Amino acid sequence: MKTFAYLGPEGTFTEAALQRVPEARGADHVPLGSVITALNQVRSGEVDAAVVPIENSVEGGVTATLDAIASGDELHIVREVLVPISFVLVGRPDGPQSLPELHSVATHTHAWAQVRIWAEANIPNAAFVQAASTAAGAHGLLDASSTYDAAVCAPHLARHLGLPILAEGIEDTPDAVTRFVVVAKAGSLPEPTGSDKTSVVVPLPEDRPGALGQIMDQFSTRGVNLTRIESRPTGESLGTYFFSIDLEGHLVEERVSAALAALYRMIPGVRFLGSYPGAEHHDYTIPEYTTDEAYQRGRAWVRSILDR
Ligand SMILES: O=C(O)C(=O)Cc1ccccc1
Repeated sequence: MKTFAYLGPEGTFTEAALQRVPEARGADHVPLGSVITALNQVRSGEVDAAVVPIENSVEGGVTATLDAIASGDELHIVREVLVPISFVLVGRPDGPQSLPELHSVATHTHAWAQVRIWAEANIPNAAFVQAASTAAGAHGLLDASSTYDAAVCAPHLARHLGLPILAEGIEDTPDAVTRFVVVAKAGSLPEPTGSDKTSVVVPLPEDRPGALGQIMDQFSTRGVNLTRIESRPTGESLGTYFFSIDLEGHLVEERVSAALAALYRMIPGVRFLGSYPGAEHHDYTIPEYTTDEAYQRGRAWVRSILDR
């Protein structure tokens, strides 16, 4: 039986993402305490795959995930999953129940970032207590050893744990969506579906004027559309960065493989993070001169000259 790890405990948004993964039906689901532990268990072979959050439509990239897959033994993203996010505020069964009485609220940093405006207006006396996940914060309310007054978590978990709901729909942005990815050991790629994404990590060469422009040119001249680009510090020294990039297309497509091969010639440290089906089926249009047939036509023409 396959084993899928996820950022736990039970009741996280990551677990909700895992429940939407078709390959994980009937598999063993293993809740773990952090994204890094989940990814390392994939690397060591303790689990077959891990589901981790990677990007939020409001807050942007989940840096712990972006950084953990950018280095260390190579991992591949094999699927992405979108989950709509809504939050409730829950209290201790035996604790303060009115908003002005709350002095501390535990949750995941990404959840707090998405309710910040609501919290400022409605619970200005409450300090943020960082929890490893929204569910870890909520479970803690049932534990006598924790001291905070409330937690921000998913509505279904609040109901499941029977915690008093002090406020509902507290997200600052309705319709927020988080993108999760299923990560496995680097291996054979999922088949192309015609609506795929490819992720790469590109270290930015230092002291090379125009380096970012040159990287972008490799994509634009081949009609490759980017869906996300983020810079992250490498952690080595101030001013050294890598770019985390998602693009439309699969490595089996000529324009994608040509762009990545050109990038590799420029920057051998480039890291391939997978080609996988996009969560939203989206028939992207590409310039006619970048189709596989166009590449083959170009090569056949050159060959006809060389073969004369
Ligand atoms: O803490 C959770 O429940 C998670 O799965 C991480 C997270 C937190 C906030 C929004 C989306 C995902």
